[in-house]
Amino acid sequence: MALGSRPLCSQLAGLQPHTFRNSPHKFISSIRGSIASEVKIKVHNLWKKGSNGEKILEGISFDVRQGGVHALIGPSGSGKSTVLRALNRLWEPPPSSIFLNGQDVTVMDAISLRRRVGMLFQTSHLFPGTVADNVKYGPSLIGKQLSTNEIENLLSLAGFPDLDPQFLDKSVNELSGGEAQRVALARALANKPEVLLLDEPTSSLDPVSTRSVENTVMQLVQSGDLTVVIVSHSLEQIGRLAGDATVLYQGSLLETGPFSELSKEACNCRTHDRSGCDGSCNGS
Ligand SMILES: Nc1ncnc2c1ncn2[C@@H]1O[C@H](COP(=O)(O)OP(=O)(O)OP(=O)(O)O)[C@@H](O)[C@H]1O
Repeated sequence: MALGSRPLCSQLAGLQPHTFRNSPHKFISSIRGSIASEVKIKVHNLWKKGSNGEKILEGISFDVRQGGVHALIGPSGSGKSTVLRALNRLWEPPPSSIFLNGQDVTVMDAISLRRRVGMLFQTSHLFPGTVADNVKYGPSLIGKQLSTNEIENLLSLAGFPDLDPQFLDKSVNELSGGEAQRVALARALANKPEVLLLDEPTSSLDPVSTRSVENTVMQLVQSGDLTVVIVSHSLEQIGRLAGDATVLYQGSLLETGPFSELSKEACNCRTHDRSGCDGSCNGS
Protein backbone atom coordinates (compact mmCIF):
# COMPACT_ATOMS: atom_id res chain seq x y z
CA MET A 1 0.00 0.00 0.00
CA ALA A 2 1.39 3.35 -0.97
CA LEU A 3 1.82 5.70 1.90
CA GLY A 4 2.57 9.38 1.73
CA SER A 5 5.60 11.35 2.79
CA ARG A 6 8.36 9.44 4.50
CA PRO A 7 9.80 11.27 7.50
CA LEU A 8 12.06 9.00 9.48
CA CYS A 9 10.64 6.92 12.29
CA SER A 10 13.86 7.50 14.14
CA GLN A 11 13.29 11.25 13.93
CA LEU A 12 9.78 10.82 15.26
CA ALA A 13 11.11 8.92 18.19
CA GLY A 14 14.00 11.34 18.69
CA LEU A 15 16.36 8.46 18.26
CA GLN A 16 19.13 9.42 15.88
CA PRO A 17 22.22 7.20 16.14
CA HIS A 18 24.15 10.02 17.83
CA THR A 19 21.66 9.73 20.68
CA PHE A 20 23.54 6.61 21.68
CA ARG A 21 27.04 7.99 21.54
CA ASN A 22 28.72 7.47 24.90
CA SER A 23 25.81 5.26 25.95
CA PRO A 24 25.47 1.50 26.42
CA HIS A 25 23.78 1.46 23.02
CA LYS A 26 26.56 3.18 21.12
CA PHE A 27 27.34 0.02 19.20
CA ILE A 28 23.90 -0.13 17.62
CA SER A 29 24.60 2.05 14.60
CA SER A 30 27.57 -0.12 13.71
CA ILE A 31 25.39 -3.23 13.93
CA ARG A 32 22.87 -1.64 11.62
CA GLY A 33 25.60 -0.82 9.18
CA SER A 34 26.95 -4.36 9.23
CA ILE A 35 23.68 -6.20 8.65
CA ALA A 36 24.29 -8.72 5.94
CA SER A 37 21.82 -8.96 3.10
CA GLU A 38 21.50 -12.75 3.40
CA VAL A 39 17.92 -13.76 4.17
CA LYS A 40 17.59 -15.81 7.37
CA ILE A 41 13.80 -16.08 7.39
CA LYS A 42 11.52 -15.57 4.43
CA VAL A 43 7.82 -15.08 5.06
CA HIS A 44 5.95 -15.62 1.81
CA ASN A 45 2.23 -15.00 1.34
CA LEU A 46 1.35 -16.07 4.90
CA TRP A 47 -2.39 -16.49 5.45
CA LYS A 48 -4.38 -17.40 8.52
CA LYS A 49 -8.11 -17.61 9.05
CA GLY A 50 -9.92 -17.99 12.36
CA SER A 51 -12.26 -20.82 13.21
CA ASN A 52 -15.21 -18.85 11.78
CA GLY A 53 -13.36 -18.10 8.56
CA GLU A 54 -12.47 -14.56 9.60
CA LYS A 55 -9.25 -13.14 8.25
CA ILE A 56 -6.39 -13.01 10.76
CA LEU A 57 -3.42 -12.70 8.36
CA GLU A 58 -3.77 -11.78 4.71
CA GLY A 59 -0.87 -12.73 2.46
CA ILE A 60 2.00 -11.40 4.58
CA SER A 61 5.44 -11.40 2.90
CA PHE A 62 8.74 -10.03 4.20
CA ASP A 63 12.36 -11.02 4.68
CA VAL A 64 14.32 -11.15 7.93
CA ARG A 65 17.97 -10.55 7.24
CA GLN A 66 20.60 -12.64 8.96
CA GLY A 67 22.43 -11.13 11.88
CA GLY A 68 20.09 -8.24 12.59
CA VAL A 69 17.07 -7.25 14.63
CA HIS A 70 13.75 -7.13 12.77
CA ALA A 71 10.73 -5.55 14.47
CA LEU A 72 7.06 -6.35 13.92
CA ILE A 73 5.03 -3.20 14.51
CA GLY A 74 1.30 -2.54 14.50
CA PRO A 75 -1.68 -1.77 16.70
CA SER A 76 -3.17 -4.30 19.09
CA GLY A 77 -4.82 -7.12 17.17
CA SER A 78 -2.94 -6.44 13.92
CA GLY A 79 -1.39 -9.93 13.88
CA LYS A 80 2.15 -9.37 15.17
CA SER A 81 2.19 -12.24 17.68
CA THR A 82 0.44 -14.51 15.21
CA VAL A 83 3.18 -13.91 12.64
CA LEU A 84 5.89 -14.34 15.29
CA ARG A 85 4.45 -17.65 16.47
CA ALA A 86 4.32 -18.99 12.93
CA LEU A 87 8.09 -18.59 12.66
CA ASN A 88 8.75 -21.53 14.98
CA ARG A 89 5.42 -23.25 14.38
CA LEU A 90 3.73 -22.48 17.66
CA TRP A 91 0.85 -22.45 15.22
CA GLU A 92 1.18 -24.41 12.02
CA PRO A 93 1.60 -22.10 9.01
CA PRO A 94 0.55 -23.27 5.54
CA PRO A 95 3.29 -25.09 3.61
CA SER A 96 5.77 -22.91 1.71
CA SER A 97 4.98 -19.75 3.64
CA ILE A 98 7.90 -19.66 6.14
CA PHE A 99 11.46 -20.52 5.13
CA LEU A 100 14.49 -20.77 7.45
CA ASN A 101 17.75 -20.59 5.50
CA GLY A 102 15.68 -21.36 2.41
CA GLN A 103 14.04 -24.47 3.86
CA ASP A 104 10.29 -24.71 4.39
CA VAL A 105 9.83 -24.91 8.17
CA THR A 106 6.73 -27.10 7.82
CA VAL A 107 8.88 -30.00 6.61
CA MET A 108 11.26 -29.72 9.58
CA ASP A 109 10.96 -31.56 12.86
CA ALA A 110 9.08 -29.06 15.07
CA ILE A 111 11.18 -29.67 18.19
CA SER A 112 14.44 -29.24 16.28
CA LEU A 113 13.05 -26.09 14.68
CA ARG A 114 12.22 -24.64 18.11
CA ARG A 115 15.75 -25.27 19.30
CA ARG A 116 17.03 -23.31 16.30
CA VAL A 117 14.35 -20.64 16.59
CA GLY A 118 13.95 -19.91 20.31
CA MET A 119 11.35 -17.68 21.89
CA LEU A 120 11.14 -15.32 24.82
CA PHE A 121 7.63 -14.37 25.89
CA GLN A 122 6.18 -11.34 27.64
CA THR A 123 6.33 -13.18 30.94
CA SER A 124 9.13 -15.55 31.73
CA HIS A 125 7.25 -18.88 32.04
CA LEU A 126 9.96 -20.47 34.18
CA PHE A 127 9.45 -24.01 35.43
CA PRO A 128 9.18 -24.56 39.19
CA GLY A 129 12.66 -25.25 40.56
CA THR A 130 15.96 -23.44 40.69
CA VAL A 131 17.62 -21.06 38.29
CA ALA A 132 20.07 -23.82 37.28
CA ASP A 133 17.23 -26.30 36.70
CA ASN A 134 15.72 -23.90 34.18
CA VAL A 135 18.93 -23.01 32.35
CA LYS A 136 20.04 -26.60 31.90
CA TYR A 137 16.62 -27.92 30.88
CA GLY A 138 16.87 -27.52 27.09
CA PRO A 139 20.27 -29.19 26.65
CA SER A 140 19.21 -32.02 29.00
CA LEU A 141 16.45 -32.92 26.53
CA ILE A 142 19.10 -33.90 24.01
CA GLY A 143 21.27 -35.66 26.60
CA LYS A 144 23.68 -32.79 27.27
CA GLN A 145 24.37 -31.96 30.92
CA LEU A 146 25.58 -28.41 31.34
CA SER A 147 28.41 -27.87 33.82
CA THR A 148 28.13 -25.23 36.53
CA ASN A 149 30.61 -23.19 34.58
CA GLU A 150 28.49 -23.37 31.44
CA ILE A 151 25.36 -22.35 33.37
CA GLU A 152 27.22 -19.40 34.88
CA ASN A 153 28.46 -18.36 31.44
CA LEU A 154 24.93 -18.44 30.03
CA LEU A 155 23.62 -16.37 32.92
CA SER A 156 26.47 -13.94 32.46
CA LEU A 157 25.59 -13.71 28.77
CA ALA A 158 21.97 -13.07 29.68
CA GLY A 159 22.81 -10.05 31.77
CA PHE A 160 24.16 -11.28 35.12
CA PRO A 161 27.79 -10.15 34.81
CA ASP A 162 28.73 -10.35 38.51
CA LEU A 163 27.00 -13.55 39.38
CA ASP A 164 26.90 -14.83 42.95
CA PRO A 165 27.35 -18.62 42.54
CA GLN A 166 24.51 -19.15 45.05
CA PHE A 167 22.15 -17.56 42.53
CA LEU A 168 22.12 -20.85 40.59
CA ASP A 169 20.40 -22.58 43.52
CA LYS A 170 17.81 -19.85 44.05
CA SER A 171 14.19 -20.83 43.57
CA VAL A 172 12.67 -19.07 40.57
CA ASN A 173 9.77 -18.07 42.85
CA GLU A 174 12.17 -15.69 44.59
CA LEU A 175 13.26 -13.81 41.45
CA SER A 176 12.24 -10.30 40.50
CA GLY A 177 10.50 -9.82 37.15
CA GLY A 178 13.70 -8.56 35.55
CA GLU A 179 15.77 -11.43 36.96
CA ALA A 180 13.21 -13.99 35.85
CA GLN A 181 13.17 -12.60 32.31
CA ARG A 182 16.96 -12.75 32.10
CA VAL A 183 16.95 -16.33 33.41
CA ALA A 184 14.38 -17.13 30.71
CA LEU A 185 16.76 -15.55 28.20
CA ALA A 186 19.63 -17.71 29.51
CA ARG A 187 17.40 -20.76 29.18
CA ALA A 188 16.60 -19.86 25.58
CA LEU A 189 20.28 -19.25 24.82
CA ALA A 190 21.26 -22.63 26.27
CA ASN A 191 19.85 -24.20 23.09
CA LYS A 192 22.25 -22.08 21.00
CA PRO A 193 19.45 -20.71 18.82
CA GLU A 194 20.10 -19.19 15.40
CA VAL A 195 17.05 -16.98 15.77
CA LEU A 196 15.45 -15.52 18.88
CA LEU A 197 11.79 -14.46 18.77
CA LEU A 198 10.97 -11.81 21.36
CA ASP A 199 7.28 -11.17 22.10
CA GLU A 200 7.07 -7.97 24.14
CA PRO A 201 10.07 -9.19 26.15
CA THR A 202 10.35 -6.18 28.42
CA SER A 203 6.77 -4.98 28.76
CA SER A 204 6.58 -6.09 32.38
CA LEU A 205 10.04 -4.83 33.34
CA ASP A 206 11.28 -1.62 34.90
CA PRO A 207 13.50 0.69 32.81
CA VAL A 208 16.76 -0.63 34.29
CA SER A 209 15.86 -4.27 33.64
CA THR A 210 14.57 -3.31 30.19
CA ARG A 211 17.90 -1.76 29.25
CA SER A 212 19.72 -4.77 30.65
CA VAL A 213 17.74 -7.17 28.45
CA GLU A 214 18.12 -4.84 25.45
CA ASN A 215 21.88 -4.59 25.97
CA THR A 216 22.15 -8.35 26.21
CA VAL A 217 20.18 -8.86 23.00
CA MET A 218 22.28 -6.32 21.12
CA GLN A 219 25.55 -7.77 22.37
CA LEU A 220 24.45 -11.23 21.26
CA VAL A 221 23.48 -9.95 17.84
CA GLN A 222 26.74 -8.07 17.56
CA SER A 223 28.95 -10.91 18.70
CA GLY A 224 27.60 -13.80 16.69
CA ASP A 225 25.20 -15.21 14.19
CA LEU A 226 22.03 -14.54 16.19
CA THR A 227 19.10 -13.05 14.33
CA VAL A 228 16.29 -11.47 16.36
CA VAL A 229 12.63 -10.83 15.52
CA ILE A 230 10.91 -8.65 18.11
CA VAL A 231 7.33 -7.57 18.75
CA SER A 232 7.16 -4.41 20.81
CA HIS A 233 4.67 -1.60 21.27
CA SER A 234 7.51 0.75 22.17
CA LEU A 235 8.73 2.71 19.17
CA GLU A 236 11.55 3.97 21.34
CA GLN A 237 12.65 0.40 22.04
CA ILE A 238 12.40 -0.52 18.38
CA GLY A 239 14.46 2.58 17.56
CA ARG A 240 17.13 1.37 19.98
CA LEU A 241 17.21 -2.19 18.67
CA ALA A 242 15.89 -2.77 15.19
CA GLY A 243 17.51 -2.29 11.81
CA ASP A 244 14.44 -3.43 9.85
CA ALA A 245 10.74 -3.40 10.60
CA THR A 246 7.50 -4.75 9.19
CA VAL A 247 4.29 -2.86 9.89
CA LEU A 248 1.01 -4.77 10.13
CA TYR A 249 -2.53 -3.41 10.25
CA GLN A 250 -5.64 -5.56 10.58
CA GLY A 251 -3.78 -8.64 9.41
CA SER A 252 -2.29 -6.98 6.33
CA LEU A 253 1.21 -5.75 5.65
CA LEU A 254 1.52 -1.98 5.43
CA GLU A 255 5.25 -1.57 4.94
CA THR A 256 8.48 -3.48 5.37
CA GLY A 257 12.06 -2.27 5.17
CA PRO A 258 14.70 -0.38 7.11
CA PHE A 259 13.14 1.08 10.25
CA SER A 260 14.66 4.49 9.58
CA GLU A 261 12.86 4.67 6.22
CA LEU A 262 9.34 3.76 7.34
CA SER A 263 6.72 6.42 6.73
CA LYS A 264 5.22 8.54 9.47
CA GLU A 265 1.84 6.98 8.74
CA ALA A 266 3.17 3.48 9.21
CA CYS A 267 4.88 4.50 12.43
CA ASN A 268 1.64 5.94 13.75
CA CYS A 269 0.02 2.58 13.16
CA ARG A 270 1.94 1.19 16.10
CA THR A 271 -0.43 2.84 18.52
CA HIS A 272 -3.14 0.97 20.36
CA ASP A 273 -5.91 3.37 19.42
CA ARG A 274 -5.31 3.09 15.66
CA SER A 275 -6.12 6.80 15.26
CA GLY A 276 -2.87 7.42 13.44
CA CYS A 277 -3.61 4.56 11.10
CA ASP A 278 -7.05 5.34 9.85
CA GLY A 279 -6.21 8.09 7.40
CA SER A 280 -3.53 6.22 5.52
CA CYS A 281 -5.24 2.86 5.74
CA ASN A 282 -8.38 4.35 4.26
CA GLY A 283 -6.30 5.89 1.53
CA SER A 284 -7.26 9.44 2.55
N1 LIG B 1 -6.50 -19.00 16.79
C1 LIG B 1 -7.20 -17.87 16.61
N2 LIG B 1 -8.51 -17.92 16.33
C2 LIG B 1 -9.22 -16.79 16.16
N3 LIG B 1 -8.67 -15.56 16.24
C3 LIG B 1 -7.38 -15.46 16.53
C4 LIG B 1 -6.57 -16.59 16.72
N4 LIG B 1 -5.29 -16.16 16.99
C5 LIG B 1 -5.34 -14.82 16.95
N5 LIG B 1 -6.58 -14.40 16.67
C6 LIG B 1 -7.01 -13.02 16.47
O1 LIG B 1 -6.15 -12.49 15.48
C7 LIG B 1 -5.89 -11.13 15.72
C8 LIG B 1 -4.40 -10.90 15.82
O2 LIG B 1 -3.94 -11.35 17.08
P1 LIG B 1 -2.43 -11.12 17.54
O3 LIG B 1 -2.33 -11.59 18.95
O4 LIG B 1 -1.52 -11.72 16.54
O5 LIG B 1 -2.32 -9.53 17.45
P2 LIG B 1 -1.15 -8.60 18.00
O6 LIG B 1 -0.88 -7.61 16.93
O7 LIG B 1 -0.01 -9.39 18.46
O8 LIG B 1 -1.89 -7.90 19.21
P3 LIG B 1 -1.32 -7.38 20.63
O9 LIG B 1 -0.42 -6.24 20.28
O10 LIG B 1 -2.54 -6.93 21.36
O11 LIG B 1 -0.62 -8.52 21.29
C9 LIG B 1 -6.65 -10.77 16.99
O12 LIG B 1 -7.86 -10.19 16.62
C10 LIG B 1 -6.85 -12.10 17.67
O13 LIG B 1 -8.00 -12.09 18.46
